[in-house]
Amino acid sequence: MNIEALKRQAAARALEEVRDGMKLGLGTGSTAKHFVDLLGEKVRAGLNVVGVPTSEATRIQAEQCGVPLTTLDEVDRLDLTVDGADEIDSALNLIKGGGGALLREKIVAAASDRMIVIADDSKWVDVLGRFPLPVELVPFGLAATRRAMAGAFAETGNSGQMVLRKDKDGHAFVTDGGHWIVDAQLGRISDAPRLAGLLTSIPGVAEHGLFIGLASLAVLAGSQGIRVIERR
Ligand SMILES: O=C[C@H](O)[C@H](O)[C@H](O)COP(=O)(O)O
Repeated sequence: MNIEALKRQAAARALEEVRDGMKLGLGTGSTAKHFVDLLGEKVRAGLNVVGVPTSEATRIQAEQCGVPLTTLDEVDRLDLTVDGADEIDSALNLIKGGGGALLREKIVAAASDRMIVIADDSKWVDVLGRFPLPVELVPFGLAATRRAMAGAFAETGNSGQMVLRKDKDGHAFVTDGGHWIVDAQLGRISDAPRLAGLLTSIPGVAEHGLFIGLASLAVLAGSQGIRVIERR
């Protein structure tokens, strides 16, 4: 089975958790796109939900699919967020932000009672870090922020190159929030929860792609079928 079919299977399984009347966080990326697409089919068939998109790309897709949208200024809490990930470990800690949407994704996930992460099973890892860790930065003071990040890496026993993400024209990639992204090639991240805390405390870091303790359920689709894993 091809990888898009696996992503769609994971999205379809997550859709089974959606109930009428729910307020939903809508993730970003190629896997979340399947979820929004399938959700749109249900909405057109009469399901009553409202969504908060985690990126401009998802907002546009959801509007095209007919999913009613709201904002975190208009609703208090969300019932459920469904989103993809770049890596998932056995504690359901995640690396996210490969598509650059990590800041809004984390705000939305943190405002949700539950987060379900959906993926093909190639995203499942023993240790986070083979996928470069995206860190979203305020452009002002970039070099100082990078030095502080290097300090946080050293303090947690991590090291690796930091690469400013570029767009297809070779300019700095700009997020929906107007920030830049540095991808840290750490290989194997030691003590991800502590590193997450240290990165959060650096002035100039708008957000980082370590999602610690946010996902409550993972739905992984592979050639052997679907695995549903609950956070211990
Ligand atoms: O910024 C992007 C998001 O964190 C995505 O959820 C993540 O990159 C996974 O995307 P995909 O489902 O396309 O692999």
